[in-house]
Amino acid sequence: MSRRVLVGGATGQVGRALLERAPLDVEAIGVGSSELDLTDPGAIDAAFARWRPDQVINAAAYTAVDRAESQPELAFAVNRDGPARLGRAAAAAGIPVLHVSTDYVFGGDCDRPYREDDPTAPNSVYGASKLAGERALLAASPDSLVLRTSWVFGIHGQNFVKTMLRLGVERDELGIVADQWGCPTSAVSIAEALWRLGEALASPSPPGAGVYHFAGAPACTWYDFAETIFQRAQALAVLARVPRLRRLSTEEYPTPAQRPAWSVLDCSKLEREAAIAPSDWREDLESMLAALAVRR
Ligand SMILES: NC(=O)C1=CN([C@@H]2O[C@H](COP(=O)(O)OP(=O)(O)OC[C@H]3O[C@@H](n4cnc5c(N)ncnc54)[C@H](OP(=O)(O)O)[C@@H]3O)[C@@H](O)[C@H]2O)C=CC1
Ligand SMILES: Cc1cn([C@H]2C[C@H](O)[C@@H](COP(=O)(O)OP(=O)(O)O[C@H]3O[C@@H](C)C(=O)[C@@H](O)[C@H]3O)O2)c(=O)[nH]c1=O
Ligand SMILES: [Mg+2]
Repeated sequence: MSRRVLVGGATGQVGRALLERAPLDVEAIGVGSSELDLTDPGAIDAAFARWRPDQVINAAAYTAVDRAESQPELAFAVNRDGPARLGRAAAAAGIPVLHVSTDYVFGGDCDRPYREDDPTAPNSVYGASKLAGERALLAASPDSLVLRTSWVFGIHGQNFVKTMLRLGVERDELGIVADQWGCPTSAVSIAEALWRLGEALASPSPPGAGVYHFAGAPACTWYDFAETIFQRAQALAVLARVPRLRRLSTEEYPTPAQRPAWSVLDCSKLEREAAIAPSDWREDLESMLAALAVRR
């Protein structure tokens, strides 16, 4: 029998990859904010009554990190209150939620990759709202899973790779922050990890509930990431010419939101408990650029 999975955030980067990669034995019902607005108190119950899902994957969120600093109410309404409502509805229906969260829940002052139970200390409104959402979801629905990931990129939607390709055409030189470390992760690899987790959850020996980390390897800085993007974009003829890159410190690139200097995720728990290994972001970047090269 096929599983029916309600996918929230289906118009976003991860959501679109989820729908494209849905396993054959899954009936995926994708909803964007127009079909299921997480800030609308009645919308989740109505969606559950209409679709009667066996599982929910929630990739819906307020993700504008800088804008969140001046819109904290909206960020918390979507990122905290949304998962809280989803958790209550899921608990009432007796089904689990697979929820996506972020490396920005961490403060950035760790001397090794962050593990799931390391202390959180978000330094942005976005990070704080996402942390509150993790807690609210797990409090309402203790059977649920939270997958923290980081630095998402892919063909669909807005992300650092697409920003670099756009700015690379417009400018001769780009300054890129070289003192913030993290793990670029492709939306496709996140979608595959989520589908495998969903399948594992429906199996006779499901992985334990709670928080898991999934991200790409190897860790790098935004500068390193940009350098690889331009090198590979030129090699694959996505860009005819590439800009000069200049290393910046965080102080030299002021933004409304503070980002962690270090948000590298230790993903060994997921590998141990669900046999899902980190993806190689360089391979996934190659696939993304190859797809863009074909489209040109
Ligand atoms: N982007 C990144 O670098 C990272 C993202 N994450 C997390 O991964 C998940 C997916 O992110 P990503 O795919 O990049 O997000 P996007 O910004 O690409 O997409 C966001 C999705 O959320 C939906 N959404 C926004 N507001 C609401 C609302 N009020 N009610 C219902 N749906 C809403 C949007 O719908 P609509 O189009 O209709 O507005 C869209 O489908 C999020 O939980 C995010 O926090 C984690 C780490 C890194
Ligand atoms: C465009 C640009 C950015 N930067 C810096 C700013 C910042 O420190 C870093 C990345 O900028 P972005 O705005 O693309 O990335 P940002 O929005 O911070 O990305 C985050 O999004 C949320 C949703 C997450 O959950 C995180 O994991 C992370 O992916 O690069 C430069 O140094 N030079 C530039 O030209
Ligand atoms: Mg951004």
